[in-house]
Amino acid sequence: MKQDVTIEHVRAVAGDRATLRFEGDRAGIVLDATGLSARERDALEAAVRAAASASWPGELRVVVTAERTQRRLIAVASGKGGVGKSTLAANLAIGLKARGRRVGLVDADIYGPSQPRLMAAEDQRPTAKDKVLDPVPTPFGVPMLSMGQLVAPGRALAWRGPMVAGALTQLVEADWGATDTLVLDLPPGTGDVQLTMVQKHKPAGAVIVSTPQDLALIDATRAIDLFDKAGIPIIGIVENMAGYICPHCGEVSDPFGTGGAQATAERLGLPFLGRVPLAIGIRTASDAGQPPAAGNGADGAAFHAIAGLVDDWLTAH
Ligand SMILES: Nc1ncnc2c1ncn2[C@@H]1O[C@H](COP(=O)(O)OP(=O)(O)OP(=O)(O)O)[C@@H](O)[C@H]1O
Repeated sequence: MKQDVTIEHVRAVAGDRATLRFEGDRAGIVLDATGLSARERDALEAAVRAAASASWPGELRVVVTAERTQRRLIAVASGKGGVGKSTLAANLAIGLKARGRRVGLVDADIYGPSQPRLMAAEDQRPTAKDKVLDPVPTPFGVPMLSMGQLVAPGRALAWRGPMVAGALTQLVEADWGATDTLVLDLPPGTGDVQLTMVQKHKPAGAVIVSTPQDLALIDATRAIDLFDKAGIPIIGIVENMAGYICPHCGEVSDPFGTGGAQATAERLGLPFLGRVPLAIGIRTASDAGQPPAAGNGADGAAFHAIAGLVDDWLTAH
């Protein structure tokens, strides 16, 4: 009799996720928490305990299990700094989320972690449970973790080698819950940190961002080399700051040239993912924590087109 009431109470809060077994005065409940975030899992367990103990006077055991989510990393990299890698990573994450993927964002850029500002999460600090970090939510449905949230401003530069690698691992191996796609904003360049990251965490693929100038493209080629050596496929190359759209007259000019990244992609036999124009709107929106891909404006279109191609690549691989 008591058993029926307990089953009913537990089912009311946990539905099919709960399996109940009774033996004498002992009740055992197995909860399937597959696909839930850490917070949701804890809330469910607490609700089930409360529901069961209200009607079950005997011993109560609750075990929570979960299937491991298959999670893939996409590295966003550039040969040099300031080419718009972080901007692309943030908007790519939002674009993939809009296509139905469960996306998280890791800001591994130790030299200039900018994702908290781009993703409007500057006031958020991650908490940790058993030394495992809990990503912070953002207004765009993309949870994130940033090196910028782990260290005091200005101190990141003093970090070196193994310390950095350890901190980055903490970000990647945080409690990402149901996240199936993790966009990784790598530091610019091709040093040890990048190499360790790539070797240790084996991204499924890499997106390379470059501006159209020759020098940036030479550096981008080095970044491509780094992934090639580690056996990581290149999803494609993005040309950023290509063509300046005058906010007054709409005329398009090319301060940095145009087409260089596409030509480089063709030369290397790699896919070209698209061109993002140099537009003041992209910079002001990014600085204000409003990534263009999260709005309906024209500035978001180029990012969504790129996200579409990356989404197709993920489906095909
Ligand atoms: N297409 C664009 N149009 C206008 N401004 C842009 C564009 N892309 C990026 N920016 C601006 O350029 C600056 C550098 O961009 P971002 O921080 O994304 O580059 P990064 O390659 O990640 O640099 P870092 O090496 O410092 O991490 C930012 O102020 C950003 O808003």
